[in-house]
Amino acid sequence: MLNLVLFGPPGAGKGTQSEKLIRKYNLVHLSTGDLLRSQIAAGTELGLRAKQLMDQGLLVPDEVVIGMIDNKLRENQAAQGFIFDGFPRTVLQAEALDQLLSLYKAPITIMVALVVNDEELIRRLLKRGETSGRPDDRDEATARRRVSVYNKETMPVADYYGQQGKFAAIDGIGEIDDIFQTICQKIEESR
Ligand SMILES: Nc1ncnc2c1ncn2[C@@H]1O[C@H](COP(=O)(O)OP(=O)(O)O)[C@@H](O)[C@H]1O
Ligand SMILES: [Mg+2]
Repeated sequence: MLNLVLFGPPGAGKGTQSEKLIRKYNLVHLSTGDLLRSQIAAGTELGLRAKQLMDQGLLVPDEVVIGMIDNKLRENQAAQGFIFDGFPRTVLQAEALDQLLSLYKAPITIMVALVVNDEELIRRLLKRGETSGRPDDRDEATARRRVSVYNKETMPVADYYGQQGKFAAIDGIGEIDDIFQTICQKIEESR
C-alpha cells in the first residue's frame, strides 16, 4: 500500500503530477477540488454551498471535505493506495485523515510538497483561467486570495507531517518529467 499526499499551493502542479503518479503506482486519485467541482456540476445542495466559497478563493468547511474523503475511502477498499491531492488543507483535515486511514491500517507513506513562489503561482493560475473555465482562476484578486489562504491555513499541514518524519519538499519549477522523477525518488526512499 502506498498512500501519498501531494502537497503544494494552488497552481503548483499537483493535478499534472497526480495523473502521472496514478499510472505508475496504480493509485486511486482523490482530489477534493475535483470532487467538489463534480458536486457543482451535478447541481447538488453541497455543490451549491461549496461553490459560493470556492469562487471567492476560500476553503469549504472541514466536515464537508472530510465526509467526501470518508465516502471515497469506503468505496475503494480494494485499492492499492491513494494519492491525496488538495487534501488535507488544514491541520484538522490531516488529523481526520489519520483517523480514517487507521481503520484500514494503512497510514500516510509520505507527503511530497511542490515548492513554487507566489508570483509564478499567480502567473500559472491566471494562464489556466484563460481555458479552464474555473471561476477561481479567472481574476488576479481571487488567485491572490487563494495563495494567501494557502499560506495561512494550509502551510501548517507541512509541519504536521514533518513532525512524523514524513515530509519531503521539492522544487516545483522545471520540466514536468524532471519533477515527476524527483517525486518518484522521494517515494522510493520512503517505503
Ligand atoms: N481540502 C479542502 N478543504 C477545503 N476546501 C477545499 C479543499 N479542497 C478543495 N477545496 C475548495 O476547492 C477550491 C479548488 O481546489 P483545487 O481544485 O484543489 O485547487 P488547486 O488544484 O488549484 O489547488 C479551493 O480553493 C477550495 O475552495
Ligand atoms: Mg488541482
